[in-house]
Amino acid sequence: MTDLAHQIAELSASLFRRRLTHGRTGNVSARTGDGFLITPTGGSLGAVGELALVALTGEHLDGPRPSKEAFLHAALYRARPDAGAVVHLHSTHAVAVSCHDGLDPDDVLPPLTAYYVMRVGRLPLLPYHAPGDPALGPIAERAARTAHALLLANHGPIVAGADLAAAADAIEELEETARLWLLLRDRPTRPLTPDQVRSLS
Ligand SMILES: O=C(O)[C@@H](O)C(=O)COP(=O)(O)O
Ligand SMILES: [Zn+2]
Repeated sequence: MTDLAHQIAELSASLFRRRLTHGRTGNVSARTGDGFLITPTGGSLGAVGELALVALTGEHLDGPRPSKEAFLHAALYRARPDAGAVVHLHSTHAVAVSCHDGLDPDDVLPPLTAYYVMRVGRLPLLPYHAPGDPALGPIAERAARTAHALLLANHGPIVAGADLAAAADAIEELEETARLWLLLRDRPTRPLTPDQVRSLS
């Protein structure tokens, strides 16, 4: 196993152990010279073995059958040349938020904390598509040009980062902020002001 493949397996196992995704859900990838390495379809992130190599076009180049969301990972890499890794999870609180009615599709969660603003920022909601539906590719690619974290309606988050650690940091912060938002829903809350948000970027 290459060093990068080892890092993907380690991160996947850590996310699974901490119940940030469950069963056979979620997928993790990291950019290589000629595309990206991605977890195979139908496996548990708790036990990642061989990885698939996929081109930025979404074409399967080598290894086991890639995640059915490889086309989405490819869309994020194309939209964000600085992205070195992409993580998709079914983390409970973010999925719960993705099922809410009346969300702002341009930015789902308010800026509750500075850390959320620094790690996630804006969070667009993408319309529901069945898992693996390639019709979501162009929609995700457009949205990812201006946001590195996206929430798939009635599904879960997908986040790009400079590397695996940055993508993991961001998706974990998204999950914790979704949890806070759900905890605070029945109470008057005071998010950061636009000035406070601006001062962090
Ligand atoms: O929700 C789904 O089915 C996929 O988005 C998913 O999380 C796991 O699919 P694979 O990566 O193809 O196993
Ligand atoms: Zn999924």
